[in-house]
Amino acid sequence: MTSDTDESRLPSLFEADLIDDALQTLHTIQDWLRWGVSRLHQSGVFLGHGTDNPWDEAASLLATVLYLPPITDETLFSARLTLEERREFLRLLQQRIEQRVPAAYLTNQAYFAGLPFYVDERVLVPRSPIAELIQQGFSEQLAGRVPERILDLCTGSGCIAVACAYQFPEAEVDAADISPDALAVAEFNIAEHQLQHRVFPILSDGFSGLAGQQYDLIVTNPPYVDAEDMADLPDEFRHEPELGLASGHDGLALTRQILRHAAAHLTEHGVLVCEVGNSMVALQQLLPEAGLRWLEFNQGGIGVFVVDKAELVRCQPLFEEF
Ligand SMILES: C[S@@+](CC[C@H](N)C(=O)[O-])C[C@H]1O[C@@H](n2cnc3c(N)ncnc32)[C@H](O)[C@@H]1O
Repeated sequence: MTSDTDESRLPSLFEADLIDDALQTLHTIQDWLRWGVSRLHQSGVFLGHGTDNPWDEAASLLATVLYLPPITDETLFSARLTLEERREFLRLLQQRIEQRVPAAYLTNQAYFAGLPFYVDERVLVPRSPIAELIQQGFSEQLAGRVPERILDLCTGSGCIAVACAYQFPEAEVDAADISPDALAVAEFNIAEHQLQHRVFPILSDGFSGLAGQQYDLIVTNPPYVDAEDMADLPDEFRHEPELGLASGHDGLALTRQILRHAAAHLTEHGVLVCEVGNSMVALQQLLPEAGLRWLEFNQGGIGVFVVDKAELVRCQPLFEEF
C-alpha cells in the first residue's frame, strides 16, 4: 500500500542511523511514547479512526506491544522496555506511518460507547457519533419509550448492536450486514460480550433478509461517501472495506433504499436513526417536506437524522422520487 509519494514524503523518519540512535538512547515507556508522538506528528498521518491525537495513537500501539490496557497510569512511565519490545513498537509505528494503517487495525481494538471491540480490515473502524445517542438511551428520539426490538442495519463490527444491547438490557437486537466477512467480526464481538442470546447477526442486503421483521428502533450507519470524495480520502481509508464507505455516485444509494423501505420494518411508534456524510446536503433539501429531524454533532461532514414511521409513510412518494 506504500506509494512512491509516501516514501518521498517521509525520507528520514525511519532511517537506520536514527533507529539505532533511538534504540541506544531511549529506554523507558515515557521515552518511547514521546519519540512515537513526535514521529506521528511529523509524518502528518490522518487522525480520525477512533483516535484524534498522536499521544493516544502512540500509547495504544505501545500498550499492545506490552500487553497492557490503554496506558494512562503515569507510574508506568519509568518502566524500561526490552530490546524486543522497542523493536516491535518501531515495527508498528512504521506500519502506521509509512503504510498509513489505522492504529485500530494494528492493535485489533477500538472503543465505541466506552466498550472494547475487536476490529480488523474486514470492518470499518468504529467512530460514529451515534455512540453518544446510544449512551443517552435515545431518550429524545424515542420520547422515553424503551425499545424491545432493535435493528442495527449495516452492523460492521457489531459495535452499534452490542452497545444498544448494553443500553437496553431487555431488548433483542438484530445486527444485519451484506458482508459475510463483517458479520464474522460482529459475531466474534457479540460472543466476546456474551450477548449471543439476544444479539443476532443476519446476512442481509438492505432489508431484503428481514422480510416480515418489525422494530421499535432502527439504527444505521450505512456507507455514504460519494464517488468524488472516495477518490480524495486520506490513505488510511484505503485499508477499510470499500463496502463500508462507498454508496453510489452521490453517496446516497443505500440511504435512499433505507428511506423507502424502513417504514415497513418499524412498529407503530418506531423510529429510524440514520447517519449520513457530505451527502446530507441533498437530503437537507428534502427537509421542508420530509419529516427528517437533524441532530447536531461537532464532527465536520457527519450528520444524523431521525424520522418516525408516520413521517416515513407520509413522505413515501417523496422518497420514491428522490
Ligand atoms: C459505515 S460501515 C458501519 C459499520 C458499523 N455500524 C459502524 O458504525 O462502525 C457500513 C457497513 O454497511 C455494510 N453494507 C454496505 N452495503 C450494505 C447493504 N446493501 N446492506 C447491508 N449492509 C451493507 C458494510 O459491509 C459495512 O459493514
